[in-house]
Amino acid sequence: MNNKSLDGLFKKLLEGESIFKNKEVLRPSYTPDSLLHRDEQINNLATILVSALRGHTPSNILIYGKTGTGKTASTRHVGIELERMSENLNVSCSVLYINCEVIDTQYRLLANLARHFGEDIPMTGWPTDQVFTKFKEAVNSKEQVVIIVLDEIDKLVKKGDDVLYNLSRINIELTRAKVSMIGVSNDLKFTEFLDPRVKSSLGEEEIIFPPYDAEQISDILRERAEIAYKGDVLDSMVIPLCSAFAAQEHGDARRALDLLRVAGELAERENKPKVEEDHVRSAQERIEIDRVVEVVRTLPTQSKLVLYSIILLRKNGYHNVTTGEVYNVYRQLCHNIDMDILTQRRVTDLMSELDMLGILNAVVVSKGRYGRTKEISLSVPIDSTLDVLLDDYRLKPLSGFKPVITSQMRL
Ligand SMILES: Nc1ncnc2c1ncn2[C@@H]1O[C@H](COP(=O)(O)OP(=O)(O)OP(=O)(O)O)[C@@H](O)[C@H]1O
Repeated sequence: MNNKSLDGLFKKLLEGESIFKNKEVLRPSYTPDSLLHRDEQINNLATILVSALRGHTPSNILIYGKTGTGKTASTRHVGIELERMSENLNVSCSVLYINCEVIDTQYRLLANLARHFGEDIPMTGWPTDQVFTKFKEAVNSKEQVVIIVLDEIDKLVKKGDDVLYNLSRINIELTRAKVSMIGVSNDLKFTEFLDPRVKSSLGEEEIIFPPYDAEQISDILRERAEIAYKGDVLDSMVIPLCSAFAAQEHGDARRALDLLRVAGELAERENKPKVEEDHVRSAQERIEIDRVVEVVRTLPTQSKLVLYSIILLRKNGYHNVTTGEVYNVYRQLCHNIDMDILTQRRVTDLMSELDMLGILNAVVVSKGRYGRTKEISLSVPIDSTLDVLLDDYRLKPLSGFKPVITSQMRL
């Protein structure tokens, strides 16, 4: 392309008027000013944390709820208000927010906390105890209340709970400062892996964030659409449909906001002046494909082989397949690329995991006197899943593989 033809490139794209007023407010990074339908949870949090403003140690709190139920947004909101109020009252109180998915080791967590109080800690190399001591000294250098929010705390616990044990006992050794913790998680069962002492200390108070229903999601979307879109560009069915889809998906506000944004982007790409119902349906499909692609890409190779076996069966006309049929094809695949062949039992476990991830659907069916078996069907779009699987260099040689399918007894 020469310069001349490039001249008009952006001009043409800019000519179409945007239907968005401010698209950024639909992104997950945006923190809304008000949080609808979360008064009870926000009040509970505030009631516990108010002790900090009196110079006392607030109880530790565990916050549970499925993804997209406003846990992070509400906790941040209360944290900001608490800090603002403490400034007004001249009380030293700070809320430190840590995302344990990013900061996922004990060392990095402690180093991060210590650095917040001005300590110079190297990225690696010190014994963890030494970093903890530095943090303790730094916090205790003045009278203050420090609240540590550990978002996605389950990710940290997977690597051991020593740090939580130490933090939960830290107040015994502090003379001037007071520390409390808020753990946030969407995994309701993660405390099962905790040392009982940590479990009871961390869970002094528990706050549950229930899923939103379709009505509540509609309210959230309407408020956000007001600032995100220009007036009158949303067809009347757009918000109800986004809410219905998101409510099916366990009441996830993040998914609803994504749908509302992607639907608008699709309308804009088609140069349409309005977002229609169809754009929401296409957005739903696209988001689902993106999710699947992400999940499939990160599967272990053996699971990918199991999934590829099911897809090959499907391509050969088998829609509901049995574990035995899958195992048969799986063995041929492993043999072909020289991979270890797992036992049928193990392969069945891998299929249960794929079921939990929403990639396939397994139902137990009775085969009369032949006992029971699982019937497996795919819950994901075949072509995009296949592309991701064959993107893996270990599976690439299996592209176009023709399995020998032995017809088993089918009722
Ligand atoms: N009550 C609400 N009012 C307005 N926006 C909300 C509300 N609840 C959630 N949101 C929005 O939905 C998105 C997801 O919320 P948030 O990150 O707080 O969920 P979460 O429960 O922490 O999810 P996860 O467990 O996946 O981290 C954010 O963009 C947030 O702004």
